[in-house]
Amino acid sequence: MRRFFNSPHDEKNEIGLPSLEHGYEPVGNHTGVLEGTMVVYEILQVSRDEIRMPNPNLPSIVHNDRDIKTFSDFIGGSNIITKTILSCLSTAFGLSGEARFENAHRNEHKSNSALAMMRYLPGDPKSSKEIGHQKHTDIGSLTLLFSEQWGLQVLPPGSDTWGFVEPKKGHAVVNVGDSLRFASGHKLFSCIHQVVPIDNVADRYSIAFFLRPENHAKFLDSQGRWVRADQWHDEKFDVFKATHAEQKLVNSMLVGGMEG
Ligand SMILES: O=C(O)CCC(=O)C(=O)O
Ligand SMILES: [Fe+2]
Repeated sequence: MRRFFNSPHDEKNEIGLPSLEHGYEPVGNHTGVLEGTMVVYEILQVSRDEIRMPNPNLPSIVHNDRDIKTFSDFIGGSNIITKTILSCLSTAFGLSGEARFENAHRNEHKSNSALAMMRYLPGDPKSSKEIGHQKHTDIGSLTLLFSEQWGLQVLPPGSDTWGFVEPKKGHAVVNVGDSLRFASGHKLFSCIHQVVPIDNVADRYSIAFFLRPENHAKFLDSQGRWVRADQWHDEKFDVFKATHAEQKLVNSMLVGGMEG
């Protein structure tokens, strides 16, 4: 990751962002935590569908057998872990057959599932206008999140106080996202979270695997509409990119209909 992010901009940006869940995005593409700010993270995403291609479209700096195997193994392993969790949840919900959550996440069906590698630039929350990762819920079903550094905060349901999530070696954070909330008939809660700068010296690195449903899966969203999984994904990405003023109008979408 360090090797990639420390490379020159043009090399990182060689393929740009061919789709919302695959490619490179430089700092400043999304709205930040404070009013009028933009986030200061850059992100390399590798889509689960793309990495299965014989010659995946990747920037040359990571287009080699070793890096492709690392991405592929990580995505494959994370896919198994998140689908195993889904299967346990289906059993806990007493679901059977097609209604089981994992059955809307079949491997051979196209989805927006992706690996995301993020680097946050350091920033002082008191003086910097460009900090963190705005409050949101994740789009997909489950997120497997790894970071060895502080910065992630969650807003527990019904609470107005943010709490830090302690980074623990050998542990991952698992977030429920909007798609699983909707698929569970809104019984599971999407986790409202954000990232704030902790110190103004070190870069912060995090890695996420976003398990998202098959593109054709349908569910009742927070506004009572029947939406396809890929439609919810694309619409919510537009919200991530909106300005704070615009976001107020669509705030409920940003947090998947959860209050906060
Ligand atoms: O960097 C993190 O710890 C969280 C990132 C995140 O919430 C996201 O990419 O959806
Ligand atoms: Fe997130």
